Amino acid sequence: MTLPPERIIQNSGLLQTRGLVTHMPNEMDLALPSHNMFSASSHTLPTIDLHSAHLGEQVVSACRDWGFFQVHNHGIPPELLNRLRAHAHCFFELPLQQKERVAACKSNNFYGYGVSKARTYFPNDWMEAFDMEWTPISRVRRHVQQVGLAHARYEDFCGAVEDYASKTEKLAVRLTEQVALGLGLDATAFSRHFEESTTSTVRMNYYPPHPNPSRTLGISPHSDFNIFTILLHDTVPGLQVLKDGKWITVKPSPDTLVINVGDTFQAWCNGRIKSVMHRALVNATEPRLTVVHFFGPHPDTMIVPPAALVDNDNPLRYRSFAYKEMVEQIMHIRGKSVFESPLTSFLL
Ligand SMILES: O=C(O)CCC(=O)C(=O)O
Ligand SMILES: [Fe+2]
Repeated sequence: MTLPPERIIQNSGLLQTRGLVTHMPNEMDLALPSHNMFSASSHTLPTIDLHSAHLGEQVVSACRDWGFFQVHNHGIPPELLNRLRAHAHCFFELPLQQKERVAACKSNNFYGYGVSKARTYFPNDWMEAFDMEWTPISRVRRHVQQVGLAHARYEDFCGAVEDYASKTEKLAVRLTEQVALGLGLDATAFSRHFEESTTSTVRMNYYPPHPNPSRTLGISPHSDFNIFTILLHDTVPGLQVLKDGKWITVKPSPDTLVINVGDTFQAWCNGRIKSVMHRALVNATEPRLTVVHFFGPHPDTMIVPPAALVDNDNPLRYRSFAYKEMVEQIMHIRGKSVFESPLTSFLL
C-alpha cells in the first residue's frame, strides 16, 4: 500500500513541526558543492562481488578511495530484504499518533521513532526515523511492542528485523576481517574485539515527498561515527556521497547493500581508510525508504591502531580512545547547526 503524498506528509507530522521550511543554503552547504539534484555523473560506487577473489584488496581500495561501496552476493535472501522493506513502509504509513507510541523522546531520546532533530544534528531535515537498539541483546521486541501492531504482524516485523540484523552484523564483522587482510594484518585484528559484545543500532529512515524538494534535504551532510554502516535501499534514489569535492548520487539497486566506513574505523586503521560525508535528497512524488545497520564495538573497546599501521610514513594520527568517548563526543556535537567531525577532537 502506498498512500498519496499528502497523506504521507500528514502522517509524518513534518508540516506541523517545521512547515515547508527553506532548509538551504545553510553554512554547511555554503562550504560544499552546490545542491546538484541527481546530477548525471560518470562515477558510480565501487561494486564488490563477495564471492570474488582478492576481497581484502578490493575492500581496502574501496574504503581508501571512496569510504563507500556496494556489495552483491552477500548471502541475504532477497525475500528477507523485501519483507523488511514492506514492514518498514507499513510502519511509516501508520498515523502519527500510533508511531508516537514509541516516540524517542519517551526513552533517552535516541531509540524509538521521531523526526530527525535528535539524530542527525540538523533539525530541518525532511525525514522520519525509527531507531532500534540491536545489541548487546536485541531490544527490537521491546521497541516494536509499544507500537501496538496486531500480534501476527508484530511477530513478523520483529522476526524480519532480527533475521536481517543478525545477518548484517555477521557481514560487518566479515568485512572488518577483509579490511584487516587487505592491510596486511591478521584477519582477526579487529574482529576479535567483537566476540563478546558489540553495540549496533538498526534504523529505518523514511523521507516523505516534499513539494519543493530542491529547497530541503532529507538528511544533511554528515559522516557516521561507528565502524561500518550497512544500508538497504528501496528503488528511489536520494543518497549522495562526497567524492573529490562532488556529490555522487548512488543508484539504488534493490538486491545490493551499500556499505560505508565510520569515523571510529578510520581512526582504528590510522587513517588508511576513510569515513566520508554523505547526505540524502528528497523528491516531490515518492517517499524514500532506507534501513540502516550501524555496527560498532562494545563501548569499552579501546581504539588503538595495530602497530603495523604506524610507521614513519604513517605517523599515529589520533590518540587512543574508548568507543564510549566517541559516543560522548557525538552527544556533545549533536544539535550544532554545522556538522563537525567527531574525529577532530581525537587528532594528535
Ligand atoms: O537514507 C540514506 O540514504 C542515508 C542515511 C544515513 O546516512 C544515516 O542514517 O546515517
Ligand atoms: Fe549516515
